[in-house]
Amino acid sequence: MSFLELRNAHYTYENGYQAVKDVNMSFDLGEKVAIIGQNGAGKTTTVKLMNGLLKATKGEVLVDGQSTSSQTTAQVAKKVGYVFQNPDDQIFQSSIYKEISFGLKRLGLEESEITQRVREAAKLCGLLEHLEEHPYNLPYSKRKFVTLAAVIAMNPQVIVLDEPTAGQDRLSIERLGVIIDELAKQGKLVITITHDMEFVVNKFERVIVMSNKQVQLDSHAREVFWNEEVLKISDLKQPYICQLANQLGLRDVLTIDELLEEVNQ
Ligand SMILES: Nc1ncnc2c1ncn2[C@@H]1O[C@H](COP(=O)(O)OP(=O)(O)OP(=O)(O)O)[C@@H](O)[C@H]1O
Repeated sequence: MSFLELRNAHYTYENGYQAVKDVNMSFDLGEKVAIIGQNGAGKTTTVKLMNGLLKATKGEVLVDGQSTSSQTTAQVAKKVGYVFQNPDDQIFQSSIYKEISFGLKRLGLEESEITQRVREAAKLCGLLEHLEEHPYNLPYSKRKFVTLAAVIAMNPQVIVLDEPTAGQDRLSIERLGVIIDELAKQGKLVITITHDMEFVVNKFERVIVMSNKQVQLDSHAREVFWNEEVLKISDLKQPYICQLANQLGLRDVLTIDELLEEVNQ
């Protein structure tokens, strides 16, 4: 059985707007998965169903075999950590140490364990030398790493990232890639919503395309980025390398190495 499953999940907001319709997805621990799609496709609503912030209005969401509907948001969030798109929706403490340690203190952990977990998460996220600073002394891009570190320190089995590359420079995006790889290596399931097709093609093999409240395709990045029909329906563009290959009359290319190999043949 998969660790995380959405079974015919629907979600209708209180104002009557249906944002997610009959979504089926299943994920195993250790996977890295990207969810892509235009604004309003239902991506954020879907991941909020995963971590119990929202409960399916029809269908079922199962985490570790248990339906989220029979659990509190706090219980689900222990297993599925969610890093908000905007760090300022999450940050509320006066130092980075306090921000990362907040959830750990609420778990009632020993001070030594809290310090160790904070330092490990801060190290992975490049924040070790900033622990005593006020989060708002750091630029937006670094504040995004503060919220990521706070979730990592809680050690959930699943980490969901909502638009992690938005507002990040190239080096930060590289760091993000390293962090995602490390988390997956540790056996965590990492699910990322993103509009950044270059990031997807560089970092994720499994890609889920959502449009119009539903899943259009759940497949390997190669199948997704060379499926003209799905890209058209979902109003998505190919990554640059695929666009270049297309212009050269080539197909199914996903990396620069593959492109060079094709060109040199
Ligand atoms: N609290 C809410 N009440 C009513 N409608 C909402 C609410 N939150 C989101 N929606 C609507 O649900 C639809 C899907 O939103 P959602 O945020 O899930 O899409 P998304 O694919 O994540 O888009 P984006 O990339 O813009 O975040 C949108 O049309 C949005 O306006």
